Amino acid sequence: MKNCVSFLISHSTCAATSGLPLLLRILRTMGQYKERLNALVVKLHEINVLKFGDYKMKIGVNSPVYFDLRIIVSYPKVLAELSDLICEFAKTSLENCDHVCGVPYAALSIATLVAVGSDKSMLVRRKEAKDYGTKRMVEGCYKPGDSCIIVEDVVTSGLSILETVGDLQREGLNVTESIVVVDREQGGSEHLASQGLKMRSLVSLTEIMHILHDAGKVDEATVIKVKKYLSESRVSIPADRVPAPLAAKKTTDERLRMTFEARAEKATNTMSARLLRLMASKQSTLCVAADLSSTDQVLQLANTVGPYICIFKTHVDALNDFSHKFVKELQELAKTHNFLIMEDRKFGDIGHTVGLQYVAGNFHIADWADLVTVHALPGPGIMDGLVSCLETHQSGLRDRACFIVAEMSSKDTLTTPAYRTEALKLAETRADFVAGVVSQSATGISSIGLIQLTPGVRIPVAQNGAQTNGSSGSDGLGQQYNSPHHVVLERGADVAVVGRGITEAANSAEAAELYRDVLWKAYQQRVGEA
Ligand SMILES: O=c1ccn([C@@H]2O[C@H](COP(=O)(O)O)[C@@H](O)[C@H]2O)c(=O)[nH]1
Repeated sequence: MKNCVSFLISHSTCAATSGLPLLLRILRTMGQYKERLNALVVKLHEINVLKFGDYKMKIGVNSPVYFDLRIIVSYPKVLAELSDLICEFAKTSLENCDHVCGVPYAALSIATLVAVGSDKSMLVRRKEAKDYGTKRMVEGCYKPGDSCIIVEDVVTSGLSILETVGDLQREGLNVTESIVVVDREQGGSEHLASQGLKMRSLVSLTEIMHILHDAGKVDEATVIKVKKYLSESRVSIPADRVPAPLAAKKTTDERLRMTFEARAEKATNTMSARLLRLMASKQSTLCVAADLSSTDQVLQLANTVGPYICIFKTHVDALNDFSHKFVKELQELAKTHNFLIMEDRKFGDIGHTVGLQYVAGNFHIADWADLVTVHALPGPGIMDGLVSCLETHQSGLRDRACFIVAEMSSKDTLTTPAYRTEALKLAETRADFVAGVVSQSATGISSIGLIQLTPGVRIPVAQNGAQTNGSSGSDGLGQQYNSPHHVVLERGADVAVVGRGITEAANSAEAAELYRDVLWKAYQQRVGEA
C-alpha cells in the first residue's frame, strides 16, 4: 500500500494530462505496475536471487531468507525489467535529481540502468581510494551542491547506504533520498531516517512472502518462519560506525539549537567562551568590518557602532596613517563599548614568517588585536608559528585567539568542500588557539564552542524600498551577499560580518542598530527563544 501511494504520487502528473478519466488511468497503470512487480519477484525466486534456508549473514545472525542480487547481471532481461520498474516507481524523484549513485558493488549494475533509463548522470563511489591520479572517492562529473539519489539492492541495517552517503557528502553532494529494491524490515529505514535520509523500497520482505505464497512458490510454514525471524531480529548500528559527516550533522544541528550561554559553558577555548558570553549579554551577533582608509574614520565608526556590536573588524594594512596611538584609542573604545577587536589579517605563510608578522613588523598585531584570522592553507605549522610567539608575548594565549578561514564568501572561491573539511579539522584540533571559523555554512562544524563567523551579509532592499528576506546580490568584484535572516537560520552564522551595509549607510548608528536587531531576532528564532 505504501508503495502504491509512492507510485500514485509519481504518476499523478502524467495521468492528469491524458484524455482518459484520471482515476481510471491511474488505477490501470497501478494494476499493470503491480502485476509486473509480482512477476519480477517470482522471477527473482526462480533464478535464485531469493533463497530460503539457513544463511549466515554479514551481521553475524542466521537468516531463513537470503537475497543475492549480484547474480542478476547474468540475467539481462530480469535486470532490465527491475531497473525499468525502479524508473517507474521513483519517476518524480529521478526527474528532480542531478545524479544517481549505486551502493558498491551489488547495486552498480542496477544503478547504471536506472541512470540510463531516466537519462540522469551516474556517479560511482569507490570503496578504496586510489593512490595515484585524482584520488577521488566519487567518480563522475559533479559540483558541490548537486543533488543525488542512492540506489541500493537490499537494505538490512542501512550501514552500506550511510557509508556511501558519507563519501558523497564529503564531496559536497546533497543526498536527497535512497531507492532500494528490497527492504528486509530489520531497522534500515529507521536508521536512515534518524540520520535525516528518506528511504523508499520497491518491495518489502513481508510483501515478497505474500507474493511468493500467493504464487504457490513458498508454503505457509516458510511464511511463518520468516515472519517470526523478522519480529526477533532487529539490527542496530553502533554509533562509531556511522560515517563522520552524518554523525557530525547531528552534532551540528544540536549546536545550532543551543543558546550562546550554554555553548560558552562547553567551550574549551577561553576567548570563544568570552565572546559567546559577550554576545549573550550584549544581545549582539554583529561584527562591523571597518574597511576604511584613515584612522580618524575608523575611530569615529568604532565609537558610533560600538554599542551595537560584539566584534570590530579591521584591515590595518589598508590604513594610510596607521599609528600606535590609533590602536591605543581603538582599545579604549573597545573597553568603553565592550567589544572585541579582530584584525582580519588572514595570515597565510609558514609558521616562522607568520610569527614575525603577528608580533613584530609595523603593526605589532598581537599587542592589540584580541582576534586574528588565519588561512589553513599552510597546514598545522601556521598554528605552531602563531602560538609559539604568543607563549613569550605579554598578552599570552588566554587573551588571544584566531578564526580559521575555512570558506570564503566570494564567487568561485577556491575553498572547495574538501579544503573546507581539512580547515575544519585543523580548527577542531587546535582549541588552544582557535575560537572559531570563517565559513558560509555550519555543515561539519561540530565543536559546541566553535564560533561561526559569516561575512557577505547585507539587508536586501527590494525595488519598492521594502526589505525582503532573500539573498542579496553582489558587489561586482566577487563579493556575494545574503540577508541576515538567511545567514543565521539557513547557514548557521553565529556572528555576521557587515561592512559596506553599515559604512556606506546614511546613518551608520541606525544601520548598526537595525542589523543588530534583525540578527538577534533570527538567532532567537533559531534557538527557540522567539
Ligand atoms: O570570506 C570572506 C572573508 C572575509 N571577508 C571580509 O568581510 C568584510 C566584508 O565586507 P562587506 O563590505 O560587507 O562586503 C571585508 O572586510 C572582507 O575582507 C569577506 O568578505 N569574505
